[in-house]
Amino acid sequence: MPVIQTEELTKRFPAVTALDRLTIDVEPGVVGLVGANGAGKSTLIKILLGLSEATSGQARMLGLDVTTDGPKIRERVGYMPEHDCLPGDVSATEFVVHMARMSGLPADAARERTADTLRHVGLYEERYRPIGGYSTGMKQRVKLAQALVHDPEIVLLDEPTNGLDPVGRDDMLALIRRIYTDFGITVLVTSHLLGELERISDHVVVIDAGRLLRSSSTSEFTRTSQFVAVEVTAEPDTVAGQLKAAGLDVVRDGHLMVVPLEDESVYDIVRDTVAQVGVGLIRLEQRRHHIAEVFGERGSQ
Ligand SMILES: Nc1ncnc2c1ncn2[C@@H]1O[C@H](COP(=O)(O)OP(=O)(O)OP(=O)(O)O)[C@@H](O)[C@H]1O
Repeated sequence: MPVIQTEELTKRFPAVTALDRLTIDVEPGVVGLVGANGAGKSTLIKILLGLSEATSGQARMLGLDVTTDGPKIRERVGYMPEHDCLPGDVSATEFVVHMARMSGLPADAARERTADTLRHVGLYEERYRPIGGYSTGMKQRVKLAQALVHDPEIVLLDEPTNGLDPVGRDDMLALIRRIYTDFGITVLVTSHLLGELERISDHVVVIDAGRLLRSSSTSEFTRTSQFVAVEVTAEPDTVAGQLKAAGLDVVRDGHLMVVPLEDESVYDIVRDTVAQVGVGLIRLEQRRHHIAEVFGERGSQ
């Protein structure tokens, strides 16, 4: 059974549509939710947690409706927010025990689970020091610990590698993978870096401007996702618009346009579109198949 399901989920703010008829099914495992900044990742997480109301459409977690079953969902779900939200003057132990109690654990169980969880995230030695003196990586681990302490069935991790250096990033990614491998807790993890999610996810969901670009298993993704890079002499915006109108999922990457190569007809569509707009074609070439290509992250991983 899918653990997270959305159907035609839409969230409109006055100036922007953050989610646009998003339909996804998430099975147990590590699921990467990828999109550029502003793609709608945090909005989706907030709706799933009942912190924000959808404009239309449906969302369910663990089979429960997010609009009517909020309290039941929150008992069974952990959440690691994106931004720093930790009190600086208490220790990791005090804070995580408090969060465990908030989730309904009795005092003894809360202390026991806190010690176990802080050990798991690698903060055991420093657990009595005030959080204010922690490094960014340590703070991210405290946020992760409070999301896990009540032994949830799913955790939603919003940009957990934000602000970390390459070593800290690798450690955090390994930790996230183990949440599912060691404890069977399903993980929905967001990032704007596709390459890092490719490494740890069983399944990847890509969204762009609130729309679903792709949802498939990571192995399927890396095997089949081939892209064509298109470069034109002028008017790239017009060409991109026309390619989209022709049904292609164009993603802009600086002066390039990257188009999934669904089949050979893509070449014909690009050639005809460029001719119609009346500009020259500098480049039309097939790219390697890393999911990072979707948002042009080459060289950043
Ligand atoms: N409370 C709000 N009021 C108005 N617009 C909002 C609000 N929250 C988000 N948005 C807009 O909705 C869009 C999606 O934002 P969201 O935070 O979900 O993106 P994201 O993929 O999580 O990106 P980031 O990694 O930058 O947080 C953005 O254009 C954002 O400006």
